[in-house]
Amino acid sequence: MVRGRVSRLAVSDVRFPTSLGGHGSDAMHTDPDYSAAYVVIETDADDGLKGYGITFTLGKGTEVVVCAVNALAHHVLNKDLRDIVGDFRGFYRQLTSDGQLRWIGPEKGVVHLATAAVLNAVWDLWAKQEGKPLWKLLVDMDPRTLVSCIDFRYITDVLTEEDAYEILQKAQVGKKEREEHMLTRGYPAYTTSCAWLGYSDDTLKQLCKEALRDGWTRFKVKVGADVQDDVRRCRLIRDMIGPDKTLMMDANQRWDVPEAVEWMSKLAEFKPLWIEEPTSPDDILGHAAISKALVPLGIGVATGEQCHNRVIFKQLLQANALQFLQIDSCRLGSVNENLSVLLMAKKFEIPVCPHAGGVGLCELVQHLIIFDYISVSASLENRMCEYVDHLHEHFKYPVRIRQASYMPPMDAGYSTEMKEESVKKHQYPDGEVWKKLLAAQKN
Ligand SMILES: C[C@H](O)[C@@H](O)CC(=O)C(=O)O
Ligand SMILES: [Mg+2]
Repeated sequence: MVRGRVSRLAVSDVRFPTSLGGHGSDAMHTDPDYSAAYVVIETDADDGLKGYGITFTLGKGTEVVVCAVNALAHHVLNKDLRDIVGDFRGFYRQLTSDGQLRWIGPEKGVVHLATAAVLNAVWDLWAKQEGKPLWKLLVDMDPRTLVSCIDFRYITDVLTEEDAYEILQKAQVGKKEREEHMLTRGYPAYTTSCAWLGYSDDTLKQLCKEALRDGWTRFKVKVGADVQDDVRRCRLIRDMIGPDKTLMMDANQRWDVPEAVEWMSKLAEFKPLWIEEPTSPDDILGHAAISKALVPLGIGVATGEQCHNRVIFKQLLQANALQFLQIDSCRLGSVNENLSVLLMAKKFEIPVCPHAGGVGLCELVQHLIIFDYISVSASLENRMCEYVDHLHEHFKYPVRIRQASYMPPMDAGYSTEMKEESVKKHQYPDGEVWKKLLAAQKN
């Protein structure tokens, strides 16, 4: 039973100095410090449960998101949790329609990242109060309640509430078997950990060797800064993994449209399944043009980790601009908006292959994709979820990978809670880790 009035909301700026090792580096983000605006909400209920929410950021951006969370806090404070989840669509709309804050969005950028952090905390608390992992809360929810969490504004030309309900109703068939499948086999994953752009060839080789030994069969390599370098690195990785394993490439928005097509024709010999974020995430028609041009080369286009909201996804789908759709648990407005995108992808029969990695993104998005398989898509064809092997040790309920698959989390909540000690040490700028690093920089 949902209970309690929200009595406190706290937000911290938590950063990990990943840039020191080149972890997470790509053609556009050469020095990422994986970070999170970390939200904790408490209620006056006497169960002692708290909701934890994050949104993923890269170092400096975190302080701006923290400000935006504080600006949104009054929408949550003193609210009864029953009223929030009892009209979740209304609450989502209240947060995203704040008459003053929406001017610096709407439903995009910093203010939307902050919305995600707050709502992720609410979903975590709801799942905890129900005593279920979030994926199971969603799987067990009746379709009418599920659709009542979604704001359909701006997408009814593609997906109405009735369409969504029908999709969910249809997928009731075989749900039990699919849940069993997840519990025994898990959700297939791919790894991005071997080939960040800042890694040397030796590191790349060593990490590839270890990943193959651990049973990974799908790999992603960063490209886009220098074509000769890309050819060398892609050859190296293809030689290591052999012709039959799956390879994806990620340019992180580096190219213009014609440049993307030309560049990818030079990398086609390495047989990538997809090129991810070839150009600006806002360029829907550009993605469509690249998709069309790459069909003869057998390369798909993947995008989504920087798609602002459901409207951009709607148009990407309408324009045949992507072959793989990458939801992100923190970029979109939490579970609520992700549900609408999963349902639109189902309607267009486009496979969802979520963006993960970062700090905590694997922990969160596994819930959404496991739910998607059981209750929406009912398919594993051409589908896999990203995995990155960083920073899991800071989470109270870290992901469990077995045979290159995500095993469903079993603890109640959204797996968002970080270890208290980790948060304390990595707070910026006063945590122990940053005090030392900043002092060293001064000397
Ligand atoms: C800056 C991030 O590490 C980014 O490179 C992640 C990404 O594109 C991915 O995981 O995909
Ligand atoms: Mg990417």
